[in-house]
Amino acid sequence: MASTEGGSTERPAPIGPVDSSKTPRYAGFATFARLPRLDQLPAGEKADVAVLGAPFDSGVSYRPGARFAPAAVREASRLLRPYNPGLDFSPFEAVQVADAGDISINPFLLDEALEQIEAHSGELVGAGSKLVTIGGDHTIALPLLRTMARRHGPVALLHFDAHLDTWDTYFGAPYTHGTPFRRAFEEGILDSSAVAHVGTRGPLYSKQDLSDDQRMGFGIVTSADVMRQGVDAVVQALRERIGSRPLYVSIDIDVLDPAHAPGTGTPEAGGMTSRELLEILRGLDGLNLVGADVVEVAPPYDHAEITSVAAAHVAYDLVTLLAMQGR
Ligand SMILES: N=C(N)NCCCC(=O)O
Ligand SMILES: [Zn+2]
Ligand SMILES: [Zn+2]
Repeated sequence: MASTEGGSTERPAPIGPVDSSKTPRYAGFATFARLPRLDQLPAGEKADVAVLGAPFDSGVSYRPGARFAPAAVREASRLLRPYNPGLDFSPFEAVQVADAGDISINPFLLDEALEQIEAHSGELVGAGSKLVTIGGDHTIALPLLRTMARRHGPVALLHFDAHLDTWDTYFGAPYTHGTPFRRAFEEGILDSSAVAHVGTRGPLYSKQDLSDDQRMGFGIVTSADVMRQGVDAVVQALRERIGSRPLYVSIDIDVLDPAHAPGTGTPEAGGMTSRELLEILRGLDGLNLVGADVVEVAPPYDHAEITSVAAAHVAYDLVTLLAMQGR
């Protein structure tokens, strides 16, 4: 319950991460940013922002491995510090951020997997948490968007990805990591006046992929546009498109160049740098962000934790943006 002036419902101060000046950051169990687990909060206390794992990769068309991402991103998040200078904010002091653990997801029955993700995310959102979900392959964005729409109505979407992910089916299957946003469009859970891809590039099946995508309302800022126009111009264009609508941000780590994110399932050359991605995200400060995901990290293909570290930093900025909205 929110604290009321002079009332007796004052919430306790947020529990922050393990203090790395007292317990070395390589010691102990890995939670995201060394934050408390949700079940370690005082009874009845909610997480204002929860980091949730969705280990699942049964929807991939190429390299598997994203099922290992939540664990790998938690490990790679040990070095995150509590003050975020890029946004001039200390998220873990301002609100209660917690690690909500992993959803138990059926790796064999896809329909059940989608239901489990929708149910679990719905429960947390119903309890008042804003979610940053670590996938998992991109299939997981569909049940997460369903949860968002149940709470907020159709949401605006910024989709950072090398790929459109508005394809129709693979091998006749409608629910895959290349199709979540077409399904979301068909289900009416996106606000089609405010949806955009950022960072797309690479070969398509045919030119019709682009016309289909446009018909669903998507705007496109390609990876080359980011390079030519620069981060500030891109941020301004995105902000104008989104306005004050409830906004969901879905980040496929393959939006980064394979040099910045080698550990992913469907890598495409010519991508953004992690610096560009982080700066664009920071430019979304003040928008009505309601939730986010970071997907498609495939640790078996990673080297020196390059991809997991990038994903941890991306998740940290998303957590900060949500925390800046207050308790
Ligand atoms: N969502 C990701 N990462 N990739 C989709 C690629 C689908 C394809 O194989 O054409
Ligand atoms: Zn992708
Ligand atoms: Zn994707």
